[in-house]
Amino acid sequence: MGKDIKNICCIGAGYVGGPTMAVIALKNPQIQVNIVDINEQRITDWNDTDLDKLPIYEPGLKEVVEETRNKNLFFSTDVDTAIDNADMIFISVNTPTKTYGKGKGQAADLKYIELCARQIARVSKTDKIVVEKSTLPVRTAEALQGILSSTGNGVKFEILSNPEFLAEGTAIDDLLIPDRVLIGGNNTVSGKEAKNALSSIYEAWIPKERVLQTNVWSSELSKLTANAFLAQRISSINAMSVLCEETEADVDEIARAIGMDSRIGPKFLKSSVGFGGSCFQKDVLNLVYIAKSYGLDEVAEYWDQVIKLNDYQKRRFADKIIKESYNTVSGKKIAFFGWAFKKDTNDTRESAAIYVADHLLDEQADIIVYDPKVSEERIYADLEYLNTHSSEEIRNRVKVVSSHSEAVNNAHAIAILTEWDEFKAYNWKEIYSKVLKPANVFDGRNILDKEKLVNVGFNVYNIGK
Ligand SMILES: NC(=O)C1=CN([C@@H]2O[C@H](COP(=O)(O)OP(=O)(O)OC[C@H]3O[C@@H](n4cnc5c(N)ncnc54)[C@H](O)[C@@H]3O)[C@@H](O)[C@H]2O)C=CC1
Ligand SMILES: O=C(O)[C@H]1O[C@H](OP(=O)(O)OP(=O)(O)OC[C@H]2O[C@@H](n3ccc(=O)[nH]c3=O)[C@H](O)[C@@H]2O)[C@H](O)[C@@H](O)[C@@H]1O
Repeated sequence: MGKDIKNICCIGAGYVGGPTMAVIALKNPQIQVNIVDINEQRITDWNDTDLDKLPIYEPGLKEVVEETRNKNLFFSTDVDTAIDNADMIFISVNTPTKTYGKGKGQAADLKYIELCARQIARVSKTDKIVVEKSTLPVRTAEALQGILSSTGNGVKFEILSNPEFLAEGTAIDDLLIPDRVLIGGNNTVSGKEAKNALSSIYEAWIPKERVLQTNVWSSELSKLTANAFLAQRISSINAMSVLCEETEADVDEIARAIGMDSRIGPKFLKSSVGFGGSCFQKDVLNLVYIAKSYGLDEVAEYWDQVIKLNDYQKRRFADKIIKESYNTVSGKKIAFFGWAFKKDTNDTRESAAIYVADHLLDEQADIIVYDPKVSEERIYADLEYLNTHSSEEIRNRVKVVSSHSEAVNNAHAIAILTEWDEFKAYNWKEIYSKVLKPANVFDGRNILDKEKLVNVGFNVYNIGK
């Protein structure tokens, strides 16, 4: 298997495949990078000459795409040709929680991964390095090897695990200056050669000492471990937020105090309405499932608590809105500032806003949503996907508007669901003049200047204060 990689194929043009490959192409102009996907619309959008129409919003992404697209970065639906031409194939397809059968609601659904493996096995005529970029259960490489090595056509595949640690909203910066890159593979001669080949692609812009090589199982399990630890930190600080609300302690002050302990560190201690995003819940649930499948019930229960606490935090926020609205929100207008699961992304997967809205809909609230980057249809689709309220009811009760000032007209309450910077800069005096009184703001992200808002006349409810 040659060290010199000239042609890369990435299967899956999503939040990971798109930005990751764009940066690899940018830093390795000698390599042709083909990103392929079965979703035709997505590929059309990636190829749109209007760079504001790219399917993913990430600060800095369009500049990288502009510099590389149609030079050494190509987007296409022709999966077979891209596989055939590639020396190295990244699999970056989705691995959602299973919604059916064994492991439903917990295990990762690996059907898309398996389809990719079968397609690679069927199409390949030359030896290839196959890279797991998707987040996968530990020992998936074994299954891939099983599929790829049973073609009988003499083609050799070396499987690597190279999990991605980027966070949405900062994907380009995370890719340009990663804390580390992790490459797992076999410790055979060809395995080491493959790891070095992948390492050299990253070494085009990342210091060699930050590219870590491990065995394939450690690499697969490190990714689940990293997400579980990160999610656990949020659930830990959110657990303290509940206690703060009972005791007049302030969760932000606690975060600062403990974060200065260098053993704990200051990051990922922001208490919130609950974590969202496509991965934390999915990956922790997957870890719970894996632990259970090895009969490790105590381990499974330990990690399951991270999810339970997060569900509790979302529910608690909705309950607080109801309680402070004289115990009923029926027919009342609740203005939502933000729908995305965090700022600087248009991604709404598992966003806390969806669950808070759903709970308020149970209580017949009217919800007016403003988010700077999320479309009306996305918001309806998120609520419809839950299958708890009819499409008709959702469209009657939930309105999506294109400015914050439209959202607040005659609102009974304002709820901050996403920490978009622009919310802090609004003219809160003007907002006060438009809402019904008493004027209640529920700051689910602790981003607003409480003193200023109280001086304007608002009642401000925080998390953990
Ligand atoms: N979203 C994120 O920030 C991160 C995600 N990950 C992991 O990366 C993986 C991908 O995640 P996303 O990019 O967010 O998913 P995504 O859903 O945005 O993209 C996956 C793409 O794969 C395509 N696809 C599925 N099966 C295919 C097939 N057989 N052939 C061609 N294309 C196919 C889908 O059409 C879709 O466009 C997941 O395992 C996720 O856990 C890891 C780190 C960060
Ligand atoms: O595997 C993945 O998909 C990725 O998951 C997360 O990235 P992401 O979900 O994009 O964004 P985060 O910044 O981690 O935020 C996740 C959620 O936690 C919330 N959060 C984050 C930090 C914090 O202190 N408090 C808090 O409530 C955010 O608002 C958001 O809803 C990890 O940070 C990435 O390293 C990982 O690659």
